[in-house]
Amino acid sequence: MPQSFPPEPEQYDFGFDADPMDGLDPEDPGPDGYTAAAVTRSATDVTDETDETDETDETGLQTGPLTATELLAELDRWCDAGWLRRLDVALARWLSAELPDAAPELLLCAALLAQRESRGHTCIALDELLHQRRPDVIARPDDDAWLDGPAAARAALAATLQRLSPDSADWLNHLQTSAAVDEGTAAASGQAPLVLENEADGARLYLRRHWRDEQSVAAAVLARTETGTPPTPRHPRASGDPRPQDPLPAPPTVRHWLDQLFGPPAPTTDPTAPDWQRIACAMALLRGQLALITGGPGTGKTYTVARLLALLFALHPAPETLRIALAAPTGKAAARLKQSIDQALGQLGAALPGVLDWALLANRLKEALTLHRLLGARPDTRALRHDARHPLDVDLLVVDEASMVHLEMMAALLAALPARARLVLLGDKDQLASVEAGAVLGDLCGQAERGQYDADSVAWIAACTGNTVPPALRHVPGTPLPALAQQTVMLRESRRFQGAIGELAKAVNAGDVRAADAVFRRRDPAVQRLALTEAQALPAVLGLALQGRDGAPIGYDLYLAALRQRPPAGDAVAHQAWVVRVVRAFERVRLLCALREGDWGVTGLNARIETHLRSRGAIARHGEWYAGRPVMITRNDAALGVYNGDVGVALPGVEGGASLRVWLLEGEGQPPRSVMASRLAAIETAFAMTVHKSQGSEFEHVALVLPPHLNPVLTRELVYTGITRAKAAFTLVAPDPAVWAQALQRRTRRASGLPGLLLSGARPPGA
Ligand SMILES: Nc1ncnc2c1ncn2[C@@H]1O[C@H](COP(=O)(O)OP(=O)(O)OP(=O)(O)O)[C@@H](O)[C@H]1O
Repeated sequence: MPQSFPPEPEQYDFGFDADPMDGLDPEDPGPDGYTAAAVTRSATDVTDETDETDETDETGLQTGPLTATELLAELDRWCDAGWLRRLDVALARWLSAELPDAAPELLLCAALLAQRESRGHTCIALDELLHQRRPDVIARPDDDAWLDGPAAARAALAATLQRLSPDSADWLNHLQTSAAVDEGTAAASGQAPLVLENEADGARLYLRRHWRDEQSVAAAVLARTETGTPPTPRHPRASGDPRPQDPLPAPPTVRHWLDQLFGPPAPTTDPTAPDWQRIACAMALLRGQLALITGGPGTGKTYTVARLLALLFALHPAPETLRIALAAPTGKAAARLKQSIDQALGQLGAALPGVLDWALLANRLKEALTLHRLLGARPDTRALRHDARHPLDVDLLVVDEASMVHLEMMAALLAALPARARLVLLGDKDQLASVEAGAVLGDLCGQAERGQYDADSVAWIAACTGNTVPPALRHVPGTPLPALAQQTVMLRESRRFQGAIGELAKAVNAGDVRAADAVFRRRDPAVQRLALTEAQALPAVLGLALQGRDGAPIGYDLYLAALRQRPPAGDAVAHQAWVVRVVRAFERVRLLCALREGDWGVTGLNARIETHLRSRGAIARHGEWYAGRPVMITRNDAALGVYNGDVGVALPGVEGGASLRVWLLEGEGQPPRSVMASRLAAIETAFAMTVHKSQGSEFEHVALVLPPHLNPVLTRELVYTGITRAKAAFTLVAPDPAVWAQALQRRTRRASGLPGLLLSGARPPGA
């Protein structure tokens, strides 16, 4: 048995462009370096042992203890059944080849860990795995299945677990004694592919990369709280430069500015309700290095942050030197952030001329970047230009749509941010977590609803805003204080969704099926459910996509009409205006699917729409491309400047001709950008897209298509995210009401050690 594993080579890197939900290529190197080559090697290395302990019960099922060889064969069967990916089994086989006496318990953990990782979990909890042993275990509605399959998959896992040790201490021992697993202080310096955390709340097994990222996010976040104690520093601090103690402005000054920037409260506002927007600004000042502002759609996160920028600018001793960066996970979200902030500052400048140097503030705001660009992703390497040794040159960084930031990205961002810089994270903690592993914003904002403001914060809020924090949201002295409570403000009132869409989103977020159904029954034109049988639904989706529906006549026909109004070749001005019109018309509506594959998924619906458009003569395909093809980029390409999630439309250039370019809209007032269609390798047609991919985008009309059968991806968060993409109209297509109801009952629970690590930084009672 090797005593240690080789150092983690570069190819083991999980690139930021990796997109596990989209299905990994089995031939690609996996998360921690196991490859198809490793599978082949291990398959030939593992000899066909005769099983001395073979036992069967009266039904012929194997009942004796399982050997490693049998376990691997079982994993292959699960793979053949589609319950595991080949890559998952490859990790187990690679470990078995490297460590021929590896216990089957370890190999099973490894395969399941890889599989769970592809579902966004950063680790597996041993207790939860062993709980799957009971064959009678009834899946809780919020239980994410361990194998990608029906009841038979659950039964197969239970049967396999029954043939392994029943004692969790044995499992722990197998992991702790394996050269493939590092634990405790050895984890920071070791090179084993897996890391075990055995804490009071249970044992968790990680792929090394996720463990490292989780540790560094927790350490960096806690270092940014005034009161938090960083966890045992198994990793160096995010960035070494000293933190300044910015003198706090006097509360009357803060109040003066907040009163100016927010103006008098609207007459409709309840004067006794706290104004969380002002409170968010006041708390961001008080807890300088980290502010978490969370809230549902339209609660005014951007409205608030624009005022926070103005406030910080007004109070800064040398505002002309302030370096402000704006960023978001996708290009579209970044452009939207910049546009909203520019608009808000423009309105403020018009309302408050001369109180601030608005032009200088606008000048300090550079374009909003994707996080990839901000951190300096480069075409030929996964190393980023900015890291702890080459920190970002910023004093204040605002990141929007933070729920989409995955663990690895958050770790990279925090590492590259100078300790003295302020970080403001904006996002909706209830939205779907990132496609990639981690649910960082959800973990950081885990206690947001409860407030837990301590006496200092309550006094500061009162002095700066005149607001009284309700007793229920104050910290009770003598109880532990969550580490990030003073850093977090939740905006609680939606300013955009006062109507049916807002009510539906609220009911869904609460998992209240009856309240959600009541909204549909009201027959508000903004929210409708198409009552269709399974057979009727798919043809109806086509009509819905093209023409919209009664009360919401917004469909792709509008974009097809714009497409037909092509200007004469050579007129550059008219061409640019046409491109913008076509892309904007396309962006008004979107079919959102829960699934990728199949008739009810993205691929099936896109094919259905394309076939129909072709039969109508609306598009003329040349291979996969045609003028008007809407596409979504599915992999970052820094060289081309396109990023995962960007959407554009393929159109001819100004001179016409057959060659197509994909045109992407930039911010307001900027000319569209284009890339040769033939240079884009990772794209997919975008009439329909997954809810996951729609995060950070909004459309006037959203049609959410749920399949007629329950599927593990159908969760409350998915439905909530889909609904809240709709600005004016939402249509639900869910042929089986039971599927809809069950989806609302299921919550996404991502295994993660981050809440525990943050808890370790909580202020103890009495401190
Ligand atoms: N205090 C307020 N007074 C008046 N209008 C407001 C206020 N807060 C927000 N709004 C308006 O409500 C709308 C939604 O605000 P905003 O876009 O800031 O919300 P958000 O939380 O950033 O939304 P999302 O991230 O979902 O797009 C905007 O039109 C904004 O101008």
